[in-house]
Amino acid sequence: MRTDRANDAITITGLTVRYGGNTALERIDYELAGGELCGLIGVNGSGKSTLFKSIMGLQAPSSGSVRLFGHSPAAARKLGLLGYVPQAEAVDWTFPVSVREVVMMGRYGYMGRTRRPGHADKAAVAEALERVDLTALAHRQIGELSGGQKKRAFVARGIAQGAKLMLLDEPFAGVDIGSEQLITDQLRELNRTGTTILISTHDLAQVPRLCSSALLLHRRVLASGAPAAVLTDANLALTFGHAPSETR
Ligand SMILES: Nc1ncnc2c1ncn2[C@@H]1O[C@H](COP(=O)(O)OP(=O)(O)OP(=O)(O)O)[C@@H](O)[C@H]1O
Repeated sequence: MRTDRANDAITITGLTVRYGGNTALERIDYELAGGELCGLIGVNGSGKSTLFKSIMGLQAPSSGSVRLFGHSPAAARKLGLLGYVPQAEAVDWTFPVSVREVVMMGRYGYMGRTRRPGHADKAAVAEALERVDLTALAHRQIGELSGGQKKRAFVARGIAQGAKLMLLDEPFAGVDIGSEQLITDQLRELNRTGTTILISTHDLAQVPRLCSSALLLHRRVLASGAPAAVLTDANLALTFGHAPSETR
């Protein structure tokens, strides 16, 4: 039985994404109910980043559709519903902005055209910085932070924004144990207070500990649902038995 679409944070129907002759995602049907914290698992090249970009509206589908809380991705972004923590490689770290300014970007949707932060914006940024323990580094250029601190800055941006759906593309890659703990604590807290979260990770052991659902991907959805039902030996063999895409 299909889930109640009115309650869906993400509804993906028949999504196919091709890069030239290479099919990265093929006929994806997937629904994520509001309030879930879902772990996305797949080998390198299985289409995880493409899925995130499609959800963000940064990658046009070849066919099919993505709806977020009933909106198109572009509309959902405009409404400030989406927070995105991209893979480290996808960010230009030389961009001359401070950590505080990165977090303040989460408030742009509240500011109007002048982008002059008001009292509420400054307070939200200060609180978000505090929650990820970056207050002392707020003045630093973003590229001067460690890998884990950079991830925490992006998580803080999502917190300051009050995003209803947070997408995190491998937030634990190259991150030390302290940052990982801080990020997981914040994700749990955000989820507890109503934020729906989709997080890609290579750390299989973490999924049952952190997530309420799991999604196994290899160009197509291999399995999705409760972690215990999804993370079976047979499904994992299917997920990791695939060689990384040869076109990569
Ligand atoms: N801009 C692009 N142009 C052409 N092919 C691309 C492009 N981006 C991704 N691909 C291809 O699409 C497939 C899926 O890539 P994607 O980056 O979505 O996978 P991934 O699961 O996120 O991989 P990783 O875990 O290594 O980040 C791969 O075969 C990749 O080579």
